[in-house]
Amino acid sequence: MTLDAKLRITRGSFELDLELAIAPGEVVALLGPNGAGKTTAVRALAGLLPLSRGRIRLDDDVWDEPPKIFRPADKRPLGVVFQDYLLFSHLSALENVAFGLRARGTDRTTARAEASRWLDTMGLTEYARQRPRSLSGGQAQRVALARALATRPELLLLDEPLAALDAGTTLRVRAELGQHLARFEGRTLLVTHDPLDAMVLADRLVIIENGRVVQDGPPGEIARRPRTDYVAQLVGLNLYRGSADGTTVALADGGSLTIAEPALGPVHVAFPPTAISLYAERPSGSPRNTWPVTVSTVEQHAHTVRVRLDGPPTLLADVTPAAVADLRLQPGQALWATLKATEIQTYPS
Ligand SMILES: Nc1ncnc2c1ncn2[C@@H]1O[C@H](COP(=O)(O)OP(=O)(O)OP(=O)(O)O)[C@@H](O)[C@H]1O
Repeated sequence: MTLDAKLRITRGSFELDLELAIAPGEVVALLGPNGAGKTTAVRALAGLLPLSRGRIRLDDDVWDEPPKIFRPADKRPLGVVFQDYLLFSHLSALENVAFGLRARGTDRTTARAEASRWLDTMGLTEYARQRPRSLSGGQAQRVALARALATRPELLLLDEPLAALDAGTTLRVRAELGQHLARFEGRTLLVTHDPLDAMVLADRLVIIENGRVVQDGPPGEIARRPRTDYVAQLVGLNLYRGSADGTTVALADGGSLTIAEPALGPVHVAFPPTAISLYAERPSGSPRNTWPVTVSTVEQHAHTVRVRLDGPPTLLADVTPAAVADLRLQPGQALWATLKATEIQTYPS
């Protein structure tokens, strides 16, 4: 049963016109610049904002179809995690998770037992009696996720679920969230500003600008062929899977990189296109990541030039127009790329 949504909403001069289909087990990331309509879309799916036109349905179960049908939030099989988690401050972690089940009619004993099981799954057994105030950001995030998943929702809405965490915690919580989403059999819509969250967690990206879809597809495909400047900036991230052994990461698609902090086992490594320097000759005394590349394409963006380079590893580099002129960049040209180990983000996958 695929969630099938045609979201048409008019708010003043803004119009959202978004079609979304999410299959069971699929994680779709909704991305867009400020004001693109992400919050409007989430609120419509959540039953907090009625559609102006269109419809939301799960198979023949219709949630919203103006003017006749509108099912309020608490009557939809939903789990929701918002950026600030919205945990009840006067309830313990256990009571917070049990609350969603109680609200859907589960008796008290069963709700508490189920809640306790979910807290175990999230590695929060010892925090069950604590109030949200005494939990860390990462723990509160897991309680919110447990509360959302405990009701076995058909649709899980995650609105900027990692935005409130500090950088160090985000890496770990993102990896954990990925594991929970991989096990979740319902449909997930993840709203995020962070391209890394989207690329790592989602099976498919839907990118909206001004209330309209500008691109839709698997992360790798969108990264290879961004169609707007916004999308190019968004997915302009060099991201690889690999296996770490100390400070060396062997990349799944060939090549290897030296990282600053030792790691072990499966990892993702990422760095921005601005971290790459390009040279005509092999530089001496340069950073430890130096490898030969061949220019594939050269694209002009607003203030920089994006160069696609074949490796291994293949990569994107953003260089200044001056560098393009100095190097006389053109497709087919052989160059050397360098990258400082400290510019590479590494996290477990
Ligand atoms: N209550 C409202 N009345 C009229 N217009 C609104 C209302 N709420 C939002 N809008 C407009 O709808 C548009 C989309 O807003 P929305 O909050 O959905 O965007 P967003 O993609 O979530 O942005 P952000 O990333 O900044 O949260 C904006 O142009 C906004 O000004």
